Amino acid sequence: MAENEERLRRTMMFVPGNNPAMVKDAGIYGADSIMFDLEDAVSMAEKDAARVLVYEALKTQDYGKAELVVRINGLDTKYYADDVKAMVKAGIDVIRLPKVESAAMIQTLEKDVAAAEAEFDIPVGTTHLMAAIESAKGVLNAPAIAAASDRMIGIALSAEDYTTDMKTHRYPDGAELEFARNMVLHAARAAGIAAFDTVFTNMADPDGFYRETRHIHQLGFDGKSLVNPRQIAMVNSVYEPTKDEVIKAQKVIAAIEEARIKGSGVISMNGQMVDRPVVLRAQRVMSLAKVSNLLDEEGNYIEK
Ligand SMILES: CC(=O)SCCNC(=O)CCNC(=O)[C@H](O)C(C)(C)COP(=O)(O)OP(=O)(O)OC[C@H]1O[C@@H](n2cnc3c(N)ncnc32)[C@H](O)[C@@H]1OP(=O)(O)O
Ligand SMILES: O=C([O-])CC(=O)C(=O)O
Ligand SMILES: [Mg+2]
Repeated sequence: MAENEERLRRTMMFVPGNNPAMVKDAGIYGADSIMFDLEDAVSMAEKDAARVLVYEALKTQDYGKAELVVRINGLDTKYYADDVKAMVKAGIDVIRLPKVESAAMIQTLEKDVAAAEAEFDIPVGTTHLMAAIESAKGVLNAPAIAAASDRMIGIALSAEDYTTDMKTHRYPDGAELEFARNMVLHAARAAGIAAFDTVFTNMADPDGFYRETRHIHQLGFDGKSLVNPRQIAMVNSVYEPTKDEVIKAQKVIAAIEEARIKGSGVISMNGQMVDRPVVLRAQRVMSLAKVSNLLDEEGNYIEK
């Protein structure tokens, strides 16, 4: 990945940290981010064994280009401190803290992560953080949470716990999540970090999953937390740009390059003004086209 290229995170797949087969094979499905879970997918009796299993996997398995994330146990649990130490020591890319309700919780995590990095001779600042927003309080404090640390790479809505906190449940049209989705998204964008939509847990309803993914893509989310490898291809298909979008993006980038050579920031293309926001959108389309394998080595669109 080029230095200034944004990391795309369309799919962040939960992998139960107590399941040796799933932990071992997690890299074969092509998720952008693999998220080992030490929290709610793991029973109390298996917490320590799961931590050891994930630690060993991080030290020995090759997960290719995937970003490696771990959802640790919450700040108020007796597992939290051991989780932080073990995951930092293993060299995890990102720690996802569940049930975050305030910026102070992220600052506590940041302090503990920095102490662990110092203890294990890992350069301070290496480990990135993210927060799961799972309650009314978390949603209302999302802007402060998103901006709580330079280590933050994203915030995620966690709708199973959130709808429970709100005394509702999940409906097919998702109306109960609109406020939270918009808060999380705006908080993330204002802080310049990624926004992740929640899991969709009904494997028997692929149409519902597709509808929800199209909706959150339209809102502007970077991607979704997933529970099953079968969900990856569907999310990728929603995020894949169309041929027309790719061709237009290529024209925009070529036009602005020509304008730059002539010393101008704005140019007209087929009567439409092309300026910085249009160029930024075009660059994102090209990043998505590349990761969707739509371009050949010269950057031309590959006809399917
Ligand atoms: C509210 C929350 O906190 S959600 C987050 C916590 N929950 C989780 O982490 C759950 C993760 N997901 C799962 O455990 C499972 O996908 C379930 C229970 C939802 C469905 O299980 P199944 O119906 O058995 O899945 P499915 O038949 O699609 O599995 C196909 C293959 O993918 C593997 N697989 C399924 N889910 C995952 C996963 N999340 N990570 C890695 N591998 C997986 C299976 O092991 C199976 O592999 P195999 O073909 O080599 O045997
Ligand atoms: O982060 C998620 O989407 C899963 C989760 O914990 C929740 O929904 O409560
Ligand atoms: Mg939860």
